Amino acid sequence: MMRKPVVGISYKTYVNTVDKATELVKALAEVTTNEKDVEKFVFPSLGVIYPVAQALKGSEIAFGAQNISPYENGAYTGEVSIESIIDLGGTHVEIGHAERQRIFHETLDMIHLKTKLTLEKGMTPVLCIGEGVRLDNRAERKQELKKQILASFGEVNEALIEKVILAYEPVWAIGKAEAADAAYVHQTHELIREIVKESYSTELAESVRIIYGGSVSKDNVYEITSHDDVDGVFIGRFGHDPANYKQILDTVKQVKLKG
Ligand SMILES: O=C[C@H](O)COP(=O)(O)O
Repeated sequence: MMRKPVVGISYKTYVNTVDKATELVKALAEVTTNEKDVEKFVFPSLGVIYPVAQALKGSEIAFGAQNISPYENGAYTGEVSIESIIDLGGTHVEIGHAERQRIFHETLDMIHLKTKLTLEKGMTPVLCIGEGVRLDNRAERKQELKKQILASFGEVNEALIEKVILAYEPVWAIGKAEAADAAYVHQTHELIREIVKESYSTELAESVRIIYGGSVSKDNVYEITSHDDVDGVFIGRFGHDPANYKQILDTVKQVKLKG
């Protein structure tokens, strides 16, 4: 089955002013004019999501939130509601990033509620999964990822899950000079597809997009994406420069759409 390749980028909390954030996304929009073959999304720093939404209007780049409240609305001081993201025209929601789990103590229960809410609202969750330390033992790695996947979806209906993008981010490879080595990434993507097949269905396993994140750069993206089970990448720091972003995007197109 042909799965649409994906290139996402998160600005985490690196680019936080209106001028800088809009300048950056406009530059990304410029280098992706008329590019329709790859699904592209940006997660701006939450405080500048409104101007970024405005700046991306009419572009080929989707946007969304790096995090949302697990509850739609109500007495939840300090949270950002999915209602606002929808109202702004957002389509994607990042859920369960390693930094949210480690620094902000986000639990699998929270991740489940956010995933469920996002799917019920018809949006695309970019659900982050990944082991904390390198696990060379295949079975151990599979067990850990399976636990995270099953807990995140819980009782959510398989028909809804189809929309998800699974972002495999080995925690030990985030924010580093180098990504996880390609062989390890490829093997893990195979494992994740196996988990989806065994836990849900062959159909879902064949249609779900699984992307890799963790120190992706223009130099390692070719090798990382050179495997059928890798549907794209989730970029952090090395995509801040629009020229690098463009090179990463072009490489993904070259690798994934060559046929
Ligand atoms: O959200 C993106 C990932 O955490 C990767 O970030 P990084 O490329 O800066 O390691």
